[in-house]
Amino acid sequence: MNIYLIGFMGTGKTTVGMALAARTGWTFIDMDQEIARREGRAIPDIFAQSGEAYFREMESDLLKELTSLDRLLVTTGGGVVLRPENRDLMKQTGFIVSLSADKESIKRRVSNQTGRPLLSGGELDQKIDRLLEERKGLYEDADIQIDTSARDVSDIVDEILAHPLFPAR
Ligand SMILES: Nc1ncnc2c1ncn2[C@@H]1O[C@H](COP(=O)(O)OP(=O)(O)O)[C@@H](O)[C@H]1O
Ligand SMILES: O=C(O)C1=C[C@@H](OP(=O)(O)O)[C@@H](O)[C@H](O)C1
Ligand SMILES: [Mg+2]
Repeated sequence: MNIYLIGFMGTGKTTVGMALAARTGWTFIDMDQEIARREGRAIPDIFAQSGEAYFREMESDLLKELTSLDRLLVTTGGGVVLRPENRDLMKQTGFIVSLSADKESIKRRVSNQTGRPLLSGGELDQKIDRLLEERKGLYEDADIQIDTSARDVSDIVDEILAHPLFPAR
């Protein structure tokens, strides 16, 4: 059994997941960090040099690998839910926490960071709108759903830990 954090870019998956791993003692794996490590290049370079399709293959392959392990706290990339087989795999092998945030929070958070190729260059507002529309409904199939807008990370972690079915307490 693993724990998977899903959600759109900037909803706080990586940040909340790290804190949650520290509280539970489960092994933290951020899928983007793991893919970048294995590839020896950053996510934007993978997208620019090899394309999104290549990244999606890496992502699905890694997820498959992780599903055969146990007690992992996995933070996914926002696009992992695009493939139905990825959604099925997570559902079959873990407890799913879905994070969301309002658009202003997402914008503010992603503006403070680089490294998200799907949001780089051009009008940020339109890019977020288009992706949110494309992915509508894909983050809803989860054991817990939390809106992280205007909330402290420690607060969010406490709420997850307090869930009656949370597997790592
Ligand atoms: N609850 C929160 N409140 C304020 N800022 C946050 C919160 N969660 C994450 N952040 C910030 O937002 C940015 C994106 O967070 P990150 O964890 O990388 O999101 P994701 O992995 O979902 O894309 C980071 O700069 C992080 O520090
Ligand atoms: O939503 C997406 O398609 C992506 C989200 C990113 O992860 P975060 O959600 O952690 O930013 C990363 O996997 C890649 O840039 C693609
Ligand atoms: Mg992340």
